[in-house]
Amino acid sequence: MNSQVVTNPEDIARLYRELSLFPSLSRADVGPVVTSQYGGKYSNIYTEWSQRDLDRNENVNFCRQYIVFHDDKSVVYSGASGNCTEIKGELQSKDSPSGDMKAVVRECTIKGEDKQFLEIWSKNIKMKSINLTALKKHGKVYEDDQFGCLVWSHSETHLLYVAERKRPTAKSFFQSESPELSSIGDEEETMRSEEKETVKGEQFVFHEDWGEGLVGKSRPVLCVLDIEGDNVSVLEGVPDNISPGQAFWAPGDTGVVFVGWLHEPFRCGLKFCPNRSSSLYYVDLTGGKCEQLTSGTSAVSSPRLSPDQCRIVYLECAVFGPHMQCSRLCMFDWYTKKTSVVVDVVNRPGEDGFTGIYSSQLSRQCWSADSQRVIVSCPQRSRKGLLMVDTSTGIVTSLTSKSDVGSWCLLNIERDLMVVSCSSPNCPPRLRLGFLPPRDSQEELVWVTLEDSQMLPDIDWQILTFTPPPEQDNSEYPGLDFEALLIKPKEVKDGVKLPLIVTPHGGPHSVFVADWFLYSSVLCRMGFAVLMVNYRGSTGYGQDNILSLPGNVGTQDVKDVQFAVESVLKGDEFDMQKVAVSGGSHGGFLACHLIGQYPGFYKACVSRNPVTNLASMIGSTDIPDWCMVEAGFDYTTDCLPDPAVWEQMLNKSPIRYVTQVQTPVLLTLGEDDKRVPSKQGIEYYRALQAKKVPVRLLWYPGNNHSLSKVDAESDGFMNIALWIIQHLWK
Ligand SMILES: CC(=O)N[C@@H](C)C(=O)N[C@@H](C)C(=O)O
Repeated sequence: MNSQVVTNPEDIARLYRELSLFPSLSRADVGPVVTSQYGGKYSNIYTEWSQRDLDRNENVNFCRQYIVFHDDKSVVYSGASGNCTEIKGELQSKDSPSGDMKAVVRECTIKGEDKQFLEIWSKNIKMKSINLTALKKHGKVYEDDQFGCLVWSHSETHLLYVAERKRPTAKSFFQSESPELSSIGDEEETMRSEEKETVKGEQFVFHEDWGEGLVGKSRPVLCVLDIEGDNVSVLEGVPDNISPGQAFWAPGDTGVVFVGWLHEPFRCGLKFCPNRSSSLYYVDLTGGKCEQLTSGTSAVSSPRLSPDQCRIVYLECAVFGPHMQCSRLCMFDWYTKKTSVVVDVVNRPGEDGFTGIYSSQLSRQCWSADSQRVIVSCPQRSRKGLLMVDTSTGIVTSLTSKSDVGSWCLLNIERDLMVVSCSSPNCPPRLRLGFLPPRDSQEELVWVTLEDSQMLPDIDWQILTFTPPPEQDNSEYPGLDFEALLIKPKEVKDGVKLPLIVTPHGGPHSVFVADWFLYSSVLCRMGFAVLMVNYRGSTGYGQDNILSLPGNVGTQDVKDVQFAVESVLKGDEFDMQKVAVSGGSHGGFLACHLIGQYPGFYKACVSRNPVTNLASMIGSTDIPDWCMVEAGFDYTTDCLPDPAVWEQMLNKSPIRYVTQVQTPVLLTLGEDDKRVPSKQGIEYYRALQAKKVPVRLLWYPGNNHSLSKVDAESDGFMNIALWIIQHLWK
């Protein structure tokens, strides 16, 4: 049979190199309004991007600024001001509200030692450079999205950030003491006091951290720099049983509002799991009194203060249960202290098409200038759109429903000027701007492109909808449908049938939105079609859809994927003899299930850090609750191993079907994966070796669950492509 697939490794590497050049947007800040000498108003837009540098083997971050002339309702003129500049050593940075100053947390190596500095810049001068490492008030500054922040007080006199709590230096009982010092100078005095702070016998004490992607982050503390006095203080009053983060200054700078995650009796991994017991807190700066603002019976995240400083919106979901659920958008009134639900959980989407809020993170700024509306970007079925929520009525309006673009992401909104990144499977990220029309106005939203990107006209994509056959309907949650994204070459030569790569997502409660995907676009350029399946249980389709899966993993999700594949193969575009399956994590669980439950159907399988045995994973993962919940059981932190539960976990796992596997398997494992420890993949690897099924294992040191370091990602791609080619054309 004819084929149009690129099989030469050099050509594949060239395609990968070409498409990996497209950068992604990570941040946009809108500066203050400036009036020019001719009366025109303009603002500066600062953007940060990230791009793979294959030659340097790292992701490079760079910034670019733009100037936008506007009349407060529309963009009059916009353009880039200058070229891109690479950002080096900056962990965090933030302009002050007036735009007069900039704060930077910088990490650098001096004489072989890592140091962290907090810098204050004003105009063209670095006014201060405070050596945080030397101050020893706390450990390393947090730069992550989960806890980290760098926030100017409204008065611009103080900065708030999060760092690891200071730990006394631990030393051995057998380490010799420094000799007695007779007359002591400053340096000796410091050594003396440091010595006093050392503890013996604590060198090897285990410090639990917050798991995958947050390794080493254990006891965060809130820190404040008094800029004038050069003084850093660690805030007191935060309860001992919580880890604070996502902090900001309360109205009037009287204190700090933050999210506190309960870390007792132990920490469960937070990445992809916003369902962890947490509350909003307020700590008063003068008395150190700490007040809990929310009930403490739920999981909260992303508090955002309105421009009039009267209300805080935040996201809320249930504790435990599915790791990602439909969120509530809640609002706390600062003055009445009342909490209200603005947008509730959507169990089944209604006529208006709104499917609920699926996000664990609101954009840095999300409020309209009138403090009445909130903009949320989140999946709605297989697209990601921008939703406008009226906080007084709870009415949700889509700002992007009429667009063909697959994915819209709000980077920022300031004085109603929205800065967004938008992309599709055939279009890498673009930077756009648009003014949010006033409330109740009929004005159309007009988008202006600030930074365009090259469209790839040879890539075709569509969203397919599937209704499971009656025997696969879920009796508890009947009538649910699901979708898949089909990405394929636009031009197919006469007589050519496309090979198909089936990709179920991980989670399982996540979703593929019609975004730009590097792997899929290169595979498509090589001549493959890629089917990315959003089986029932995915986010973006209503809470019932999510709830339909726990207890049914290994059956409902597996059958949905197989149904989607067989439905697609009914057309005559695809080569039934050339179907491969590839997935990561829970997607790897599904890939392994599919080759076990449909022996010989898939001619090649690729599995990244797959879950292969829920029963053996529960004792080693950072999210033990996940194993029980997905197997259909409630989880409590004090539950003990129960043979009946373990039996179910084993029975729902791919390892149960390994004796039926005929498909050659490529396993890609990250040595430092805390989520699905590499032993899961190794367990499966050994079972396949014992059964003499062709298997190859790639081991990536220094990589965690995502295998996203530049060399692991590019090497992984080449090996995946070549494995599939090798076994599809055997
Ligand atoms: C909640 C979670 O991390 N589940 C994993 C088993 C998983 O499937 N992760 C996905 C999101 C991944 O692609 O890594």
